[in-house]
This record gives sequence, structure tokens and C-alpha cells, in this order.
Amino acid sequence: MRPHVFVNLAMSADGKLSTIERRQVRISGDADFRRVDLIKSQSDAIMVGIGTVLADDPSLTVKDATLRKERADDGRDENPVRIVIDSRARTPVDADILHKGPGRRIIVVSNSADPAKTALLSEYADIQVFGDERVDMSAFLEYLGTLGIRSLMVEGGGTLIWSLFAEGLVDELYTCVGNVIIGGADAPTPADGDGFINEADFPSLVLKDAKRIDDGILLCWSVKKKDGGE
Ligand SMILES: NC(=O)C1=CN([C@@H]2O[C@H](COP(=O)(O)OP(=O)(O)OC[C@H]3O[C@@H](n4cnc5c(N)ncnc54)[C@H](O)[C@@H]3O)[C@@H](O)[C@H]2O)C=CC1
Ligand SMILES: Nc1nc(O)c(N)c(N[C@@H]2O[C@H](COP(=O)(O)O)[C@@H](O)[C@H]2O)n1
Repeated sequence: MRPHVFVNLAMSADGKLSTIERRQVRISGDADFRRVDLIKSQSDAIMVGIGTVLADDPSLTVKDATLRKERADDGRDENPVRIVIDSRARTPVDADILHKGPGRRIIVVSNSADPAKTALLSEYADIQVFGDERVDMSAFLEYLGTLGIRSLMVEGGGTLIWSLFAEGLVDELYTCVGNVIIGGADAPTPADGDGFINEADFPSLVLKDAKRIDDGILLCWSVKKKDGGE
């Protein structure tokens, strides 16, 4: 059984994840960063796409020492399992995600990855192969279930989030709308990719909560299953 999948993102008031140059910018405030750190610390695993690694070089570690200690006291690694979806094994060997903080890392490649680069990365992370061109997300999530991973936080970016929605693999969405305008027709948005053409294919969301956070708003949604359930 695949894990419970929730997407967490911060977007500007005009619906952008970052600038047109894909440069990471501060969209949400301190309270939201603490909230993100908390839900990260409560997750079994956290996942990003290679586009996010190349753009932001995130470490995806739990930042608050108290939260790390709580995990350790529970007999867990200080950080959730960190996962990069990286069909062609483009993760730089000096990427922060491979070096900062203790804990397990998984880089998920496809059969199109260069074996020499995959071998290099295997010094720092567990390498898993799913799919021929792009990573087969459905099969990979089933594999995570076999590892005992029950909750998976997805941090982005827009291409990976799109794929997960397109395949019906998202259970919840947390959208923090920050009080800035970024602009740019080609700046990343929460769901990029090909986009749905038919209205009947749009995933339908149920608004569970909406609350002010810093100078923005946090929207908590669940995703309706195609059979009508949540
Ligand atoms: N504001 C926020 O909360 C966040 C913003 N970002 C921003 O998002 C941008 C990066 O997003 P993207 O370029 O869209 O990259 P992404 O992080 O979504 O990675 C997409 C890449 O993953 C690989 N991939 C392999 N198999 C795949 C599959 N089945 N489905 C989808 N992708 C697959 C492909 O190479 C694809 O291009 C950056 O500008 C970053 O700053 C990223 C995370 C959070
Ligand atoms: N939640 C959130 N709010 C913002 O304002 C942001 N700019 C982001 N960006 C993403 O957060 C990740 C940072 O990871 P580390 O601190 O290096 O662990 C990274 O993926 C950014 O894209 N998120």
C-alpha cells in the first residue's frame, strides 16, 4: 500500500512558486517555516524533484533541534528519509541533500540514467530504478509502502506535483499563499507539466481549513477520490 501523500508548498499571491529564473525566494514567513519544519519532522519521508535540487539545493533536514531530538527519542533518524526524483541521475555529487544531516537518502532514477553517474551517487544514497524514461511514480510509491513508509511529504516543484496529481497520487494539499507578487508567465506554479484538458479530469479538492499565517493564508485541502471519497 502506498504512503499517505501530502503536498506542501508556498506560492505568491499571484500563484508562483519562484521567479522566472527559478530562483528560490522567501514567500512565506517565520510562522510558516516553523509549521513546515513541524510537519516535516512528523513525516516518514520527504520528496522533491531534480528541478528543485538543481534550482534550490535544499537539504530537507529538520531545522529545529527539539524536533530532531523528539524523532531520535522515538528511535527514528533525526531526519525523514530524503528522496529525489531524478530520472537521468543529474543530482550533483556535492548537493546539500547528500551531505547535510544524518539519515537515509534515496535517489530514484529511470533506465535512461547514465550508469557511471548512478554509480557515483550510490556512494551517498540508495539508488532505486523505476521506469524507462521518467520515474514511474505509482510503482515507486508502492515500493515506499513496502519499506514501512506511511507518510510522504512532497515539497515540489511544480513538475513533480503535476505528475502526482495527474496520476491520482495526492491525498492532501497545503498551500501557503504569501503576501508577495512574483509574476512572469513562465515562472513555476504549483502544478506545471502538461495540464488537464478535460474538466472531468480536474482533481477535485475539499477545503478543510483556511487560516491566517504571518501576512498570508494557509489553505488545507483534501483531494477527492475519483469514486467520490476523500
Ligand atoms: N515555493 C515552494 O514551495 C517551492 C518552490 N520550488 C521551486 O520549484 C522550481 C522547480 O520545479 P520544477 O522545475 O518543476 O522541477 P521539479 O522539482 O518538479 O522536478 C521535475 C523533474 O523531475 C524529473 N522527473 C522524473 N520523473 C518524473 C515524473 N514522473 N514526474 C515529474 N518529474 C519527474 C524530471 O527531470 C523533471 O523535469 C524551482 O524554481 C524551485 O524554487 C520547489 C519546491 C518548493
Ligand atoms: N514552504 C516554503 N516557503 C517558502 O517561502 C519557500 N521559499 C519554500 N521553498 C522550498 O523550501 C525548501 C528549502 O529546503 P531547505 O531549507 O534547504 O531544507 C526548498 O525546496 C524550497 O524550494 N518553501
